[in-house]
Amino acid sequence: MKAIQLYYPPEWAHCYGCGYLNAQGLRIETYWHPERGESETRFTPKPHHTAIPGFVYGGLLASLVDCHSTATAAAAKAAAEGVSLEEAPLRFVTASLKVDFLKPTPLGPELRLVGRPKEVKGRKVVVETELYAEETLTVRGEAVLVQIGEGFGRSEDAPAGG
Ligand SMILES: CCCCCCCCCCCCCC(=O)SCCNC(=O)CCNC(=O)[C@H](O)C(C)(C)COP(=O)(O)OP(=O)(O)OC[C@H]1O[C@@H](n2cnc3c(N)ncnc32)[C@H](O)[C@@H]1OP(=O)(O)O
Repeated sequence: MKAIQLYYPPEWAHCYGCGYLNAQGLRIETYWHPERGESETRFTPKPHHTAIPGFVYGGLLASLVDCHSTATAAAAKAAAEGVSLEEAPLRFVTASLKVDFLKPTPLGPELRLVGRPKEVKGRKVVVETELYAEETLTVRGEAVLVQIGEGFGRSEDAPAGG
């Protein structure tokens, strides 16, 4: 299976969290499981991602939820429209990001994020995420992602092709 981010065209692959062309970035990879209607990202923080010794920095956890949600939105929208990411790469940016830190996240184990699209409507997708350290749920996130066009940040921001 190919990670959702690997479908991003090179000009959209510089994101600090998920761009495969950002050598100093996190380069997370998210996989879509159509049979479950869920996405999954796995990431092992490094020692310098410390908040308090032994625990992961919350800003990193928010970044993981952010980029995991962006990719989940692209896959969920493609699934809803019955298109493949290969034929129709869909660009989503984060409009809103809410992160609840339920418990301290231990530094060391691989983290697992599970994403579920809660709403797919027009250009908007709402994604709920749960982040687990081993079997413990430590973070819950909800993000609103909005589909953009190729001219994001310039004058044109409507999605290409409607
Ligand atoms: C697969 C290939 C992919 C290729 C590349 C992938 C790129 C990967 C990059 C990785 C990136 C990684 C992640 C990053 O770091 S992304 C970087 C951080 N994010 C940004 O810089 C985004 C800045 N914001 C904007 O540009 C605009 O505000 C956007 C484009 C987001 C919306 O402005 P626009 O004028 O276009 O929107 P609209 O008014 O028509 O609203 C549309 C819908 O959205 C709803 N809404 C809007 N805002 C909010 C809000 N705050 N809360 C809740 N809902 C909100 C709104 O109610 C409406 O819904 P509905 O009323 O119809 O139900």
